[in-house]
Amino acid sequence: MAARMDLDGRPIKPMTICMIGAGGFIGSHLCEKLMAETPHKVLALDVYNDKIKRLLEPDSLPWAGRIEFHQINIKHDSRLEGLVKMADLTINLAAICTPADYNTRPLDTIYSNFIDALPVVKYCSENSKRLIHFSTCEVYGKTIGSFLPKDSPLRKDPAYYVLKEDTSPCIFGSIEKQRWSYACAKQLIERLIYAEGAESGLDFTIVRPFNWIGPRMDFIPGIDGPSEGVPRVLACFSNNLLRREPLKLVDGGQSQRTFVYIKDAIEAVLLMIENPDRANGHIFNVGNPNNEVTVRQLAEMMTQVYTKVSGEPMLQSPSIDVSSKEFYGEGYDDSDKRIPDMTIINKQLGWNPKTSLWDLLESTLTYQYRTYAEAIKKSMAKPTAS
Ligand SMILES: NC(=O)c1ccc[n+]([C@@H]2O[C@H](COP(=O)([O-])OP(=O)(O)OC[C@H]3O[C@@H](n4cnc5c(N)ncnc54)[C@H](O)[C@@H]3O)[C@@H](O)[C@H]2O)c1
Ligand SMILES: O=c1ccn([C@@H]2O[C@H](COP(=O)(O)OP(=O)(O)O[C@H]3OC[C@](O)(CO)[C@H]3O)[C@@H](O)[C@H]2O)c(=O)[nH]1
Repeated sequence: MAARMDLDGRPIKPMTICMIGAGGFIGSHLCEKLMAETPHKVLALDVYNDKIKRLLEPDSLPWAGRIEFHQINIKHDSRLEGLVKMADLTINLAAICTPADYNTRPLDTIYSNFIDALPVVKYCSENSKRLIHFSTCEVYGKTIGSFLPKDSPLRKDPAYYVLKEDTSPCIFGSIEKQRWSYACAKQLIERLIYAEGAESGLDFTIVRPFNWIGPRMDFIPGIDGPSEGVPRVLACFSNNLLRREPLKLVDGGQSQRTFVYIKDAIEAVLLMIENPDRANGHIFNVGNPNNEVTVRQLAEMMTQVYTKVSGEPMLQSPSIDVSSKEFYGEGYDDSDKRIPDMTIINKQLGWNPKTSLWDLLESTLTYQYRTYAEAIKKSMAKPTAS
């Protein structure tokens, strides 16, 4: 493998990375990238490893010996500190991060996103180890614009909705709107990490992902996850399409999101890993401001793309409206609009996303169809117990 250079033309030394939550959606893509394109070693920590099994099994693969899986629940495992100490860099991805859990399991959500992350920050700080911590775009909450009258011309002014790391406020709903338990826990851990940087000299980078999507995201209920489970929107809509049932639009599908392809976003993370001088001390939005749609438009687009990749005809009524109370239960609330400002990541790392929403949906739904269509057909053909 040719020597890798950083953005300032210096050779990059191979490093050991302690990746917590390596078995999840983002972790699996990051492990894959690090194995295929870099000489770095990964200590992969997670409770599960199904999504990275392919990287772990065959001893003959070029990266054999560079990835080591440790089955660890960071809530209670004394091996954590030793693994952080063994590494040059810790990346913490571990979290409960599916909205269906925020209002129904608020305690687990707060513990997972704040309490369980505390020892990781402490071990990095005490041992002078670099930390890349995964936060979320949800820390911005709602836009300032959403509080303006519906017909206000100011709603069209980017100053009222584009989300900037260093100036935008964090606007959450009231306490009984438990949806915000996740965002609030993420915000507090961001503040703690920032304070460790300011008071104890911790070298940190905080990542705020804006709806990264692609293959291996979450699970398909009843196939590789619980039948009653509610994953994030990509997997919900994929599940509906695969089962030939209407896509459920929560509260009319009016909320807006910007979606970025996981492979583009992973490029940004690799730049952070390999350019510590440019990434340390920064909070980065990582998203694609050009891929904005309402959830209703996303449903329409996914339906069209799925029809193309599966060859199956479209349903007569491809979507239905459901209330958020019916779908998520009491205490749900929503972010109205999420457009990332890209100034900081552009300036520090020169990163820009490349993939259009149509293209990323085409490759993702091709993967979903190839991976799940047969299993779904079989499960639907099975007689149900009466
Ligand atoms: N995917 C996105 O678009 C997105 C958006 C915003 C924020 N994030 C953040 O990025 C991170 C990763 O997200 P993801 O989409 O890969 O989610 P994911 O659920 O696929 O991955 C999280 C992984 O962490 C593991 N984990 C959770 N608790 C653990 C514990 N106590 N001990 C060990 N492992 C544990 C899970 O088993 C899972 O494999 C999360 O912190 C999430 O809040 C992701
Ligand atoms: O079947 C469905 C499922 C969801 N919706 C609506 O889609 C919007 C997006 O939902 P989702 O991707 O599940 O989650 P959010 O974008 O709201 O939150 C995530 O953003 C980042 C992260 O931190 C981690 O991924 C997480 O909190 C939303 O409006 C749903 O109501 C639907 O209509 N139908």
